[in-house]
Amino acid sequence: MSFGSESGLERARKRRRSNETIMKNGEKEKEINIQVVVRCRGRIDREIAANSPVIIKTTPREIYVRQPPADKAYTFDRVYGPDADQARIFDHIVIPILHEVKAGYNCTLFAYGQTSTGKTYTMEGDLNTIDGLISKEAGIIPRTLFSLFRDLEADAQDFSVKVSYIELYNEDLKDLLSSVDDPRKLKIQDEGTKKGILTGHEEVLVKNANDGIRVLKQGSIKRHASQTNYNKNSSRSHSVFSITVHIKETMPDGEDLLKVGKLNLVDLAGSECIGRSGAENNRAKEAGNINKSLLTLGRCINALNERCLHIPFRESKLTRLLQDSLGGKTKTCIIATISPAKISYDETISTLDYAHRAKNIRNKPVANQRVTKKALIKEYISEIERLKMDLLATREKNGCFMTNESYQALMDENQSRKDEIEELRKVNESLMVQVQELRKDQVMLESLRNELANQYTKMQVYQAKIDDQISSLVTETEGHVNSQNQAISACQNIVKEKTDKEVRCLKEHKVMLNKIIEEENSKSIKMKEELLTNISKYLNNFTNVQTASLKNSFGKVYDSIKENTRLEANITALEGMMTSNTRYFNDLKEIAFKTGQKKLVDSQQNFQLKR
Ligand SMILES: Nc1ncnc2c1ncn2[C@@H]1O[C@H](COP(=O)(O)OP(=O)(O)OP(=O)(O)O)[C@@H](O)[C@H]1O
Repeated sequence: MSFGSESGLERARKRRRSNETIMKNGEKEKEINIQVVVRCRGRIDREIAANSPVIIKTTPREIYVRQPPADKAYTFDRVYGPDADQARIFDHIVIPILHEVKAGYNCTLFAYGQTSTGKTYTMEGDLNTIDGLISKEAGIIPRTLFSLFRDLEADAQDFSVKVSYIELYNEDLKDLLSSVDDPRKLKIQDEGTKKGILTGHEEVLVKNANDGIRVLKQGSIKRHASQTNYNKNSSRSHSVFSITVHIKETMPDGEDLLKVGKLNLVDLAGSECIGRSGAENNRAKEAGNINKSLLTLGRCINALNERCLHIPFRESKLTRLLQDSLGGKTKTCIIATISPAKISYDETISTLDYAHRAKNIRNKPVANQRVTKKALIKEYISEIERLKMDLLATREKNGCFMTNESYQALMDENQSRKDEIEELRKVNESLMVQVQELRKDQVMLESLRNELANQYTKMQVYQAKIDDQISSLVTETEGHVNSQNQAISACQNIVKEKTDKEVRCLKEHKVMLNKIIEEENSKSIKMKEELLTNISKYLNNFTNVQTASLKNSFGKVYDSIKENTRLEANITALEGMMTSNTRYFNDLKEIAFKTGQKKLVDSQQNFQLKR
């Protein structure tokens, strides 16, 4: 979180100075639209298990809901997808609002959406701190408390912070049971047991962020306990955590100035009970689960949107409490939370339509008046003066007289009481109708009770019959079991006898088999010996015959070798003869050659001489 070099207080002072200028110039207070942002979380386990696909696509300012054949598109001041973590939401949305609160404005931040879309996650998130530090999952409230104290301790001379936590649930019942209009007048009660009563803490002074978180935790725990005890539908209650900041500034003339800013952080009930137009739908009606305050909030938004003269703020405790945040002097931001899954399509469209309508509401934020000590004293003095005048008038006229101013105030109060009586009368009427319906229900219940008693008696008779049948069945079954046991033991004896006999036979067989094996062994040894003798005889004969035949063959070979030797000698002699013949032949050839040469020379000489 970064505040830059300029301190928050300086910025606030500047803003105040510019505001004052506007007022001095006599310009009209500036109207601004309610800021509406949308936060779409990722799919949760239940949606993944249901195989429900993602149908939401976001850009920084647009949101598209897939709906074939064409997507539905919405534009908001800002859109956050599943990747936007708690720190980003706080930095973008809340820090600018905190500057306004410190500058003395009243601001309100609503979380609106279907159950389980992340309203409480966004507003509260993880409330645990580790070593005095908030967790990554901490939501807007703990982050606001820490940021506020850090800034005030750094910037402000003197300050005080008060917080309150109130809860509204089951608006219809609450209106009947509670006659208290101002939540600050309420006693702190055990919310877990008091059905439908507006509950909560009066304003408490807190010294640090952890004190503030403690107040929220107490309320939050009770809220969950009461929801579990009273109504399983966790989305039925609204919670409002308010932080009021008093900052004292000393002016250059030494005058002390008190600046007051307030921030309401509202976690609304689940919006699934509300129809698209803010009118109650059939499902909600059937379930008897109409959350009047949310319906009224929807109607107020519609009426403000259409610039109606009458806005039904007074029709529910929530809208009465937040009247100033809608079309009043407060700066307001709505965070609409949605699921990305297809199964939530209807509720998502309903939430986006609702949020889109809220975008058109215009507020005229005005900073709370800074009060000086002098002004406070002056105010008290004039009040005392007025009271003195009333007293004097009363004494002098010896009756009940008062100033015009007091008379007017009394008349206003009287009118307001009359309005309230009228409201109570209407409530009373609807109560009477409900009482009559309850009586009818009671008569029906009585006849049902009698019917049940008859059925119970019949059941008892039937039960006795069944008991008899069961006991005779048990006896019969026992008889069967005994006879079966006897049969089993007889079978066991027979089996034992047969087994013994079989064992005996097997033993005898074993002895016999051993004897046969011995006999067969000795026979085979004898046969083996005879076979060996025969084989050796045969081998001897074979050896003798082979030896004789070999001798014969060797003789023949020897003879042929001898013959060969003789032939070789003859061949050698022949070779000698051939050699001498060859030599003789060569000599003859040479003589012939020489004789031929001489004849050729002579003939050549003869030829030349003739020429
Ligand atoms: N932006 C987010 N990121 C991660 N988890 C989220 C986010 N938003 C919601 N969740 C988870 O979704 C679940 C439902 O959220 P949560 O209880 O805040 O819904 P809700 O709108 O306050 O419901 P209800 O109306 O019943 O009180 C919780 O488990 C919460 O942790």
